[in-house]
Amino acid sequence: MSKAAEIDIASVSKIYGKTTAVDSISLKIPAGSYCCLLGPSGCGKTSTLRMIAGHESVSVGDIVLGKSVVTHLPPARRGTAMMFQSYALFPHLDLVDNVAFSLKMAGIEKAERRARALDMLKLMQMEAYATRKPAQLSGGQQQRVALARALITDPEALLLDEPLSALDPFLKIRMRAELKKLHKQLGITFVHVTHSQEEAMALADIIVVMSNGRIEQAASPRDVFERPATAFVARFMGDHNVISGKVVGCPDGLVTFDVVGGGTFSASGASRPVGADIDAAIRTDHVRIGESPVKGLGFTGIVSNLEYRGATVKLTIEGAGITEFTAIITDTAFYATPVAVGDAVPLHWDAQDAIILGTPNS
Ligand SMILES: Nc1ncnc2c1ncn2[C@@H]1O[C@H](COP(=O)(O)OP(=O)(O)OP(=O)(O)O)[C@@H](O)[C@H]1O
Repeated sequence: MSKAAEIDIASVSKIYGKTTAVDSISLKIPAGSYCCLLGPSGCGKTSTLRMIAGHESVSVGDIVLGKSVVTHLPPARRGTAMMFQSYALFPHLDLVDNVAFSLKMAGIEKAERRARALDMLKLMQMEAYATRKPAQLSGGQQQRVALARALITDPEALLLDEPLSALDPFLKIRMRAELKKLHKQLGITFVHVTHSQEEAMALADIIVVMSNGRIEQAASPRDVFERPATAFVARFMGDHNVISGKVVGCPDGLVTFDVVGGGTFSASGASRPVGADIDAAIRTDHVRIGESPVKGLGFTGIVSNLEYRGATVKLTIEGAGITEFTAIITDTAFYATPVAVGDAVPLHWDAQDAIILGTPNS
């Protein structure tokens, strides 16, 4: 198996009655990539996946797989395979018959379909369990069978709806590694729906962050984390402070803005009109404490909470019109000059660590 298809989602919307679940999104998922659709509950990621699979009709727009427009094709004729969140295994069938099911539907004779199902079970290292029923398996084993069942159709793209959500935390991490390995081995396009930013960061070549039926950003995990496009992405990915203000000027390639009732800050980014409302993101782990702040690139605030995390310490600070500013510093830096709740601490950061965020789709 080495065929992989690009998936082109062209101005696609999904409208259920009065709800627009997916709002005119366009996205090209390169052939052979691992793409994670990431976002909070209700953002439209499952609807998007189901439209790619053909389990949900497309209200507006087109889905193109490789060179074929598949918008109106039934799931079995698209060249995609879907693994459902609940695995949806048939309880009364043994593993071979579960895996062979779609071949049976396709009219393939028994000996061939059983042989192919056994090959798939082998690929997933489950051949020793071939005669068991799904209830006689652990969660991780059931997942492997569900994967074998999806892959037996030799798809160009594998679609995974929250594939790890039913597993305990330990198994989740193990199966995450197995999915990554399987993706490499098969070389086909994977599209994986998740609400876990950690899972998406660990697996994806491309993370598509969705909110309210729209795409906020589609980029590599590193780009999404280092250069979040919008305040939503910065907040959702975590580890960023988002501060909001009004632009007062754009000197020297920096945008200077006032936080309402608070300080004046500067951040890197394209110039914006004076008076515009903007958001800026500052990485929590790039904040330093203890040195006097450079104008616009720090402030002195009061520590409102401290959390010891082992290798790092998380400080929550209030000041300059910002109610909850987070600084994550190494335990070494913290214990060199410890501070306590109620202390005033000077914070600062470098200009390149404060970035101006865009509005959605800007
Ligand atoms: N069959 C349906 N009929 C009506 N509304 C629906 C239907 N399916 C989904 N919706 C609505 O569409 C929106 C997007 O749902 P969708 O399941 O795509 O989101 P999601 O991001 O996958 O959420 P979750 O992580 O909770 O599964 C939600 O507001 C949801 O209530």
